[in-house]
Amino acid sequence: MPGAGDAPPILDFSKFYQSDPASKKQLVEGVRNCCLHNGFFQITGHNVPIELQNKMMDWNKKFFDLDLEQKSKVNKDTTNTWNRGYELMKSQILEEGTLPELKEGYYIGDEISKTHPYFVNKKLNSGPNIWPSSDVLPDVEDFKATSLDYYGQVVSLAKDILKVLALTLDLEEGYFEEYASGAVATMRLLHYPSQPPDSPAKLTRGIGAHTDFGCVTILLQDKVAGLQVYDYATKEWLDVAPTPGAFVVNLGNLMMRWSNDKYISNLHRVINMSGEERYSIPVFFSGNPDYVVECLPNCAKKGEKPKWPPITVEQAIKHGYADSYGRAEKWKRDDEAKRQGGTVVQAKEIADA
Ligand SMILES: O=C(O)CCC(=O)C(=O)O
Ligand SMILES: [Fe+2]
Repeated sequence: MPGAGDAPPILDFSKFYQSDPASKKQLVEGVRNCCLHNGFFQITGHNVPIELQNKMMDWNKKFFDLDLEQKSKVNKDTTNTWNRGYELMKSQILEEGTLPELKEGYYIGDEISKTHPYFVNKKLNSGPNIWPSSDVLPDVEDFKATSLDYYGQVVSLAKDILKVLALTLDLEEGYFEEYASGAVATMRLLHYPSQPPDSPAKLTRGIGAHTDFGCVTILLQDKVAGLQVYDYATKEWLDVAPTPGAFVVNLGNLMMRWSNDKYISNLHRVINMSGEERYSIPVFFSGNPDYVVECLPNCAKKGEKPKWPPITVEQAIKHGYADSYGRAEKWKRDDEAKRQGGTVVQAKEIADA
């Protein structure tokens, strides 16, 4: 059982697929403890083949190896409004007061056509993917096929994890089925360059301390470490060591709210001081955008009013996005204003101040 100061444990998810009730119960207990403790665990024994994980990670590297000019042709901010495509380095500040983040991204989701009701009604992150053209990436068909296969398999794993989460709350295994049908999920390929040795340590982040906005996140890490989870009991940052074949699973704000804050959506961050390039692939499972989330059974004490009013999945998640991008935009505007005024404040000066 995880305790104060313990890094997220590795749980064997194959127990969910086996018929032995005792080992399934053991898995459910392990997951419940993690949800109550810091909302993070790793899983092995899932059904996503390691070959597919590796192939997806190879594509992640190949995509970011393209020139900036080539990647900019699929820039999410200039090609669409539904959050697909390339995100420039330094586009986000998730931790207030730190510098724009040393990471670049590429967003992929379900291939939603322009006639689909989700696109027509401008639902959360819903529309066609934005793929590079074949003159930029000659093997783009394989990139597409691998990404969509990987995405589909991880989304299906998310639905199995939801079944286990239902059991951790003493609910029917199928409790989350309605919420999970027609679900929106977004996958993001991420590349974190190693931070320069002279960068201000207190202010430099690959991704600043944040909690995820959705219900559950399933993350694949490459071999380079850098992900850390906050431990409230010891006030320490714990490393989540990359484990071959394992997925890191964490709960997001939506699940915390839904469980009346019984389960934890925990702070985490990435700092890459390894001297090597780091790559990762989170898949954020948001759920059906129209589903109304209100306090789950067994989560409020008898006679006690739930802490949060009902909210749709879409409303809950959109709030979170607006904040983080707003901060990076403001930082850039302020920085530009300082330059115009002739005083360029170096990051190091800020750190030393
Ligand atoms: O890259 C990682 O390991 C973590 C990424 C993450 O926390 C996020 O994208 O929300
Ligand atoms: Fe995150």
